[in-house]
Amino acid sequence: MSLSVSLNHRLGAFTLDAQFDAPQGLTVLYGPSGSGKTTIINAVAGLLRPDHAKITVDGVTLADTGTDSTAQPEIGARRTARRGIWLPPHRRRIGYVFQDARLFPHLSVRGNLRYGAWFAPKTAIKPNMDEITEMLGIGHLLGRRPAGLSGGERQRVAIGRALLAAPQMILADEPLAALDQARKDEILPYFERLRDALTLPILYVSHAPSEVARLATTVVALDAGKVLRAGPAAQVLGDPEVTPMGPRAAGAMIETRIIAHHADGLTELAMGDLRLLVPRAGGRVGTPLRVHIEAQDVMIATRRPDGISALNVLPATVREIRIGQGPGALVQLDADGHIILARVTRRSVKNLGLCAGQKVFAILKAVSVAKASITG
Ligand SMILES: Nc1ncnc2c1ncn2[C@@H]1O[C@H](COP(=O)(O)OP(=O)(O)OP(=O)(O)O)[C@@H](O)[C@H]1O
Repeated sequence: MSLSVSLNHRLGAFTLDAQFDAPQGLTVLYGPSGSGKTTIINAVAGLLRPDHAKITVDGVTLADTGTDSTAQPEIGARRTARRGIWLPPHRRRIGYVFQDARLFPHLSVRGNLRYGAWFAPKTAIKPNMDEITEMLGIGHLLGRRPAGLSGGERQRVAIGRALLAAPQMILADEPLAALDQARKDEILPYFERLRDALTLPILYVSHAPSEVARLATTVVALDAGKVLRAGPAAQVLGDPEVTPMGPRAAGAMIETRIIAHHADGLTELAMGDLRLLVPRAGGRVGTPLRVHIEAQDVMIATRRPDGISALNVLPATVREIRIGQGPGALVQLDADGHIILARVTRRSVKNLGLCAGQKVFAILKAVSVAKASITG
């Protein structure tokens, strides 16, 4: 299943003009505050009627304000001469995951899940309650009331309730924003499972780079109501134009595979022909592993360094350099087809004479490549 979105809308001084596709997997809407992420989610959900909209899921039209004749509307869509096709929110079959879980306090977890299942259309293939409770690890909580759950458990039940309504897409608007880091770490693996197990598109709003790098299959980078870049996560996140320049903000995402666990506590990963050493990662040899390398953790050398503690020295080619307003610069490197970003000073760019096409070495400390997640 895939979601196709084309929107045009004015809100006071703000203009949204965004077109993108969200294929199967998890598509992150990524951008600074006020860039239009929530406006897009609301338009897709049908809570906001844009001036112009064309939204389709798997070829079925949910909204098409530009036509009243050709497109095939979903059952229940209203056709009007003025608005074209506009399916009301309750007919869009959306599983909505909010920042707060919004469970019914007087119902048990089982009752909340059944409430979700009640919304599944009669014609839809009914999701299996046992499979969903198993996937979300909430089987042992079924008899409890929401007041007796942790924040992370509540959010997992809310996800289960959304899935049991047999949605054709999931919308998640900063679902982890209200949780502390420990609860975020608890929930993230469940979103990874959803991403890998479901065939429906998940549209997920976030402005946390590490969350984006960990979860996204596709990234739609937004700025001031426009799509700056959209495409596979590694490509978009490795683009210096997209990545914010600030410290601890930038970072590339790399798909690797575990090839060995060493006795000294390190795990060896393959990224193409290159090797990467990281602190012990869970998962058997052969398991795919996605790693997030923050730009400020990467150094650049023009010659292979000698006598250095950093364990990862990767031959790379400079693809692009973005000079910031301040003292910083972002350098995009290609290491055997993998994109890595390095945040260095403008002075270093000058001192090393860095330019596009130059052969260099990217240096990474093993301990800095710690934010890894198993993806398969
Ligand atoms: N009712 C409104 N009237 C006028 N402007 C509005 C209205 N609602 C939203 N806006 C403006 O539209 C822009 C986009 O808002 P939106 O909430 O979609 O951004 P966002 O990317 O989700 O931001 P955040 O990350 O802070 O939630 C903002 O500049 C906002 O001020």
